[in-house]
Amino acid sequence: MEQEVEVAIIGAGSAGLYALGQVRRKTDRYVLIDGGELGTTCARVGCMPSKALIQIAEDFHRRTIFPREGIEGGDTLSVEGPDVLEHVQDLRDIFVDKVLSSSTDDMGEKFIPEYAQFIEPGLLQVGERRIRAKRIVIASGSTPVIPSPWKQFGDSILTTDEIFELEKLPESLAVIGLGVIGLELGQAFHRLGVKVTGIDQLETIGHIDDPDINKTAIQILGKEMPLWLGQAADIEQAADGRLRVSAGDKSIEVEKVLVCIGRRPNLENIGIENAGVKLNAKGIPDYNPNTMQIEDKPLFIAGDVNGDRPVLHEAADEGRIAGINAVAETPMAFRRKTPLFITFSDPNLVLVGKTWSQLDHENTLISSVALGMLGRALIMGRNKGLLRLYADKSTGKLLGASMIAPHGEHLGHLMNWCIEQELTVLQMVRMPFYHPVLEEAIQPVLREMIVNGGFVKDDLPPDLERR
Ligand SMILES: Cc1cc2nc3c(=O)[nH]c(=O)nc-3n(C[C@H](O)[C@H](O)[C@H](O)COP(=O)(O)OP(=O)(O)OC[C@H]3O[C@@H](n4cnc5c(N)ncnc54)[C@H](O)[C@@H]3O)c2cc1C
Ligand SMILES: NC(=O)c1ccc[n+]([C@@H]2O[C@H](COP(=O)([O-])OP(=O)(O)OC[C@H]3O[C@@H](n4cnc5c(N)ncnc54)[C@H](O)[C@@H]3O)[C@@H](O)[C@H]2O)c1
Repeated sequence: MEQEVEVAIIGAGSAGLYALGQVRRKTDRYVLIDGGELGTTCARVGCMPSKALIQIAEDFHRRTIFPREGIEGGDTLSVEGPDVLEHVQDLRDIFVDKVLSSSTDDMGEKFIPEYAQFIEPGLLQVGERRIRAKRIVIASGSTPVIPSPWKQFGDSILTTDEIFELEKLPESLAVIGLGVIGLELGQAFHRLGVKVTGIDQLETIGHIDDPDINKTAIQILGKEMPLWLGQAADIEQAADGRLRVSAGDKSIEVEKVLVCIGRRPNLENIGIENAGVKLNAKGIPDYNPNTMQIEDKPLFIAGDVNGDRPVLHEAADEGRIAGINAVAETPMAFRRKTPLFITFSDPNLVLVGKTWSQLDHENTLISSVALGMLGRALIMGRNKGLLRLYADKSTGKLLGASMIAPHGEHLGHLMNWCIEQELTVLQMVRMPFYHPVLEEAIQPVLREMIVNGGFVKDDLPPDLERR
């Protein structure tokens, strides 16, 4: 059986569902295809269950500051692992149900619960049937990478596809890969009483390329749990079902290993080789990030599958752009937003706008502040971190920020929105800063940049603007 449609969307994850929202405004001749578990990676095994676990871990960790604040009895608190995991699963189920009830649940035959594979350009095999589509949106997401030799260790090896299904906390856990997932989940499990060892082949963690921020992050996070950096990890079977994990001359026996060494785009399983496109050196079709169109074909690629900005708000934007263009006469180009990446470790790691390695250092002003003496952070018992801003030397416009900071998620948004508005450091310092708030950390950095950049010519305070 062959069915003809205007648009086929491969993948009912976040990018696919956002594309669907745009496509269905213009045509009812579409299908959404997904043969995997529904509910989106974000809600099922990603953003949401990870943040639920982190919240519980932070709440429990807070007891370590109680004695300093004069609160007694903190040491009698304990974690009931199965209850913690059940609470995470309950929250996860709420988020998944919310997605399903507003998407695939009531789509009837327009939703096909099968995997799609290209047979030839424009033609998909979907279970028993064939779908011929004038335009196709590829939004098939990504899958955790596990090196083949590690697959023999079965259930002892976990990825984020399995870890939220656990019924009890492991006694010990090696976390291989200290990118975003490794730092977030490694710290959370450690704070819940699991003996965690973090390992990364690089000397940097969480994609932080600013050397001072990276050094500070390693110092702060490494005080809580051991971080083995600079050597790739290897795994061997040990006695009693345990695993021996080694990196360089270090080695440890653990109950479980969390492998978080990146995610691979789901392109092979959609038969991309039959889609009539060329793959670039990264194994991804060349596409325009402003239209999401692949070459000049009636094909659009959105979300984690293109490997570019694998975070939720970008998957949403890319899905919308792909959806709009899949039903447009000619593709429209959209401005992409200033990059923002947050690792929800405590303190948060945040990258905004241009990163260290993207800067033209000759023409960039760089100033930073250590957060040890920041009033509000001290009161919160969270006075650890380093915040650094980058601005253009000639115009004074903010270019980027990098930080390890308490509640850095909010400071990161603030800095991102300043870049979006093309604000200069002088305009920024003239905004109100309430007292005592974490945002006050930014003031001395801005003032230093204003002086170093020579942006005020008189001896009046730069914070005040003459009428
Ligand atoms: C542990 C973890 C924590 C995260 N935390 C955050 C966070 O805090 N903030 C943030 O912004 N981002 C976070 N992310 C990233 C975010 O979840 C992703 O960027 C986002 O979910 C990607 O959406 P997507 O639509 O591209 O992919 P997905 O939601 O994975 O959707 C892809 C869909 O395609 C389907 N599919 C695959 N192959 C086929 C095929 N051949 N035919 C049909 N269907 C197919 C799959 O079944 C799947 O349903 C996290 C990710 C992980 C793993
Ligand atoms: N807060 C968020 O926005 C959030 C949270 C979690 C995940 N995510 C998304 O999920 C994606 C995948 O996350 P991830 O943490 O799996 O990947 P990642 O790319 O962030 O980090 C992988 C790390 O593994 C290391 N590595 C690779 N092979 C290794 C080996 N053999 N031994 C030791 N280290 C090794 C790499 O050096 C790298 O630091 C991220 O790109 C991110 O966008 C986002």
